[in-house]
Amino acid sequence: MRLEAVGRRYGIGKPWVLRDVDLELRPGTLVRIEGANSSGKSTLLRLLAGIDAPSAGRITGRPRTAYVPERFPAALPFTALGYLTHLGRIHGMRRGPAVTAARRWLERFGAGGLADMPLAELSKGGCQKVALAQALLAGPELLVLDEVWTGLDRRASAELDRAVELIHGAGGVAVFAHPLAAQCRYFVTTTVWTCMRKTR
Ligand SMILES: Nc1ncnc2c1ncn2[C@@H]1O[C@H](COP(=O)(O)OP(=O)(O)OP(=O)(O)O)[C@@H](O)[C@H]1O
Repeated sequence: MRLEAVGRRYGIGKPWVLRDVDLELRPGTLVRIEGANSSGKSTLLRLLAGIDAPSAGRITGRPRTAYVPERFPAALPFTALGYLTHLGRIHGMRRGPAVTAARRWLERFGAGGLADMPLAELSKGGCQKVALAQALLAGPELLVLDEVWTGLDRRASAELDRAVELIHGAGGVAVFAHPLAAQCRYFVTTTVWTCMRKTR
């Protein structure tokens, strides 16, 4: 996947949040995004995930992508299991395997007991686990994580580490913003902050 001269601003005449970002994500890469508050980390992650479009430049070669936002929009009329099953179906899974995979991911994050709870009633941590499960359900080639380790319990955090390592080992790409750089155990293979500094 390649970003060429990518820029993003939120309205014509508004200041550029990102400008002239060139980045190549090769298979088997882990990328940690660093940057000060409001430097544009989430903006860049949304562009990588494909849920937002650049105002300038171009992005090519996006693989099968999954995204976990900093805040999961939980006000949806589903139970956790119902939501995950629907997403599995959207990804082309049959209903039975989708239910099985959804339950398995909830269990792995220590959230098996949340399966039948309405999303709107989940705690912040519960929502985060459902958000991670939805991202990992269909085996993404590119996993985009926006500050998701913060607040995760030890078990879920270790499970997420394992999932990232598996994607990496299979030649996939994980890109994540991680505010606690000193605690981050991954090697930084590309630092995007150098690109971001161009925006100031
Ligand atoms: N949808 C939006 N509409 C208008 N401005 C936005 C929007 N999203 C982000 N911004 C602005 O873009 C700038 C960068 O925001 P962004 O959330 O990408 O930064 P960040 O580095 O992730 O910040 P933080 O570390 O605080 O999470 C900020 O000034 C923010 O107000």
